[in-house]
Order: sequence, then C-alpha cells, then structure tokens
Amino acid sequence: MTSAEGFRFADDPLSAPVFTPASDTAPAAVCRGVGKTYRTATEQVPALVDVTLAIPRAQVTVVVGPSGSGKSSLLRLLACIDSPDAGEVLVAGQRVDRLRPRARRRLRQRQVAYLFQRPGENLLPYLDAVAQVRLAASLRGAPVTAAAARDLLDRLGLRDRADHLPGQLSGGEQQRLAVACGVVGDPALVVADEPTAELDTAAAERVLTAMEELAAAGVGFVLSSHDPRVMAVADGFVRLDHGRVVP
Ligand SMILES: Nc1ncnc2c1ncn2[C@@H]1O[C@H](COP(=O)(O)OP(=O)(O)OP(=O)(O)O)[C@@H](O)[C@H]1O
Repeated sequence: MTSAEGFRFADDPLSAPVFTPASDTAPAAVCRGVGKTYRTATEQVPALVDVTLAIPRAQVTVVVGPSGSGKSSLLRLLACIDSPDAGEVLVAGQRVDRLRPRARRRLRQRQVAYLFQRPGENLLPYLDAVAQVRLAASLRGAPVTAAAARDLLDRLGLRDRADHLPGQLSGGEQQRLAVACGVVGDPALVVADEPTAELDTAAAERVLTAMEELAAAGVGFVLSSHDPRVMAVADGFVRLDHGRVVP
C-alpha cells in the first residue's frame, strides 16, 4: 500500500520494511508570529506571544519551559485542536488558522496524531492492538492490511501483544500501541504532551526509542516534557518562557 507522501507501507510485509522514508522535506509544522490569549470572566491570560518556529519532519522536537510557560497551549495549536488569535499555523503546508472547524478537523484527522499523557486515553478499550492500528489508519484515509499492522506492532516490540485488548497491556505497551496508531497512515506530525509522565524508566525508554526510530523514517514528533529521558532523544528544542520562544 502506498500513498502520495510520507510513509509507505510495504505491499509484502514479510519481505520489505514497514516504512520507507518520506520524500517530503517540508517542515511538519510552522508557526509564524503566533499569539494565544485565554479570556476568562475576570482576566486575559497571554499564553503564547509572537511565537515563530518550525517543527521539522524526521526529527524529535521537545518543547521545554517552566510550568505555565505555554507548552500545552503550543501543542494544542500544532495539533489543530485549538486556533491562534494572531499569526499563522501551518501543518503539512496548510494554513490551519484559516480553516473552518470542519476542514480543520479533516486536516487533523489526516495529518496529525495527538498522544495523551495517560496511555489508556489514547486507545479504545474494546479493540485489540491490530484493530486499533487498522482503525487509526482507516480514519486517516490510508487503510492497512492486518499483516502490515502486525509488522508495525512487531517493530514497536508488540508482536506478542497484537491480539490483546488495551486492558491486557501494561502502560508502556499501551503507549507504544498509541505511537503505532499515531504514525500509521502517513501523518506529518505526532504531538505528545508529556508522553512518559506515567511510565517507569524501562517503559519510557522503549516508548522513546520507538519514537526516535519512527521519526527517522520521516514523521515529525513534537513532545512536551520535563523528563530528562525525553531530553536525551531530542534532535531539537523549543524553549518557552512566559509564552515566548527564548534561546
Ligand atoms: N483554558 C484556559 N483558560 C485560562 N487560562 C489558561 C487556560 N489554559 C491555560 N491557561 C493559562 O495559560 C498559560 C499557559 O498554560 P499552558 O498549560 O500552556 O502551560 P504549560 O507550560 O503547559 O504548563 P504545565 O507545564 O504546568 O503543564 C498559563 O498561565 C495557564 O494558567
């Protein structure tokens, strides 16, 4: 199975790698002069101020900064969950800030995966691992065979867990399954807010190694974290302070 951009699934999963590198070298996402202010009944909170950055494909970018510096706000914009008040956000070359909600949802579905901190929240409790991966691919408009889904799970060290439900997996296994669902079907960007926060060291390392390997094949990962284990796999950093990018 192939698609016009990004990853390509092998036609014969037994004789070929699951992915071949993406040819598209444009950034996975770009922000130009982005501002985001939250308005409550009593105050206005400027969460992001004049943020300009690019999230490259084929790399792991880690967003760091003190609590309240705007990390989650930035990730929500990149994931097309939220819109900026000022500036431009592009995902896979498309201006997110100009899209109507329905078109934004479609872009999100096709080009972005968002991983929650709690592994279980990324998965449907009644589908086994193969079915989760196949569903994620179909929702992205790029269905895969069961064999291709198994290949991807194998690559993430989940070969023996392919027929298990999420409730039968450990937290680390669940998060690796979520990563599989995140990368299947050629998204430009995988966004993960503190993806290792709930994992012990061994589980976190396996998740991060999987992300590192899959990023090398072409997807752009952007993670927020305070975790030194995450810093260790970063190809690049975005540092935020009071909503601004700082050196
Ligand atoms: N829905 C909201 N309404 C009002 N203010 C908000 C809202 N969401 C976030 N904020 C404020 O915006 C600022 C940035 O918040 P954000 O969650 O992006 O920071 P963060 O760096 O992810 O913090 P943490 O590391 O603690 O998760 C903070 O001052 C926060 O209080």
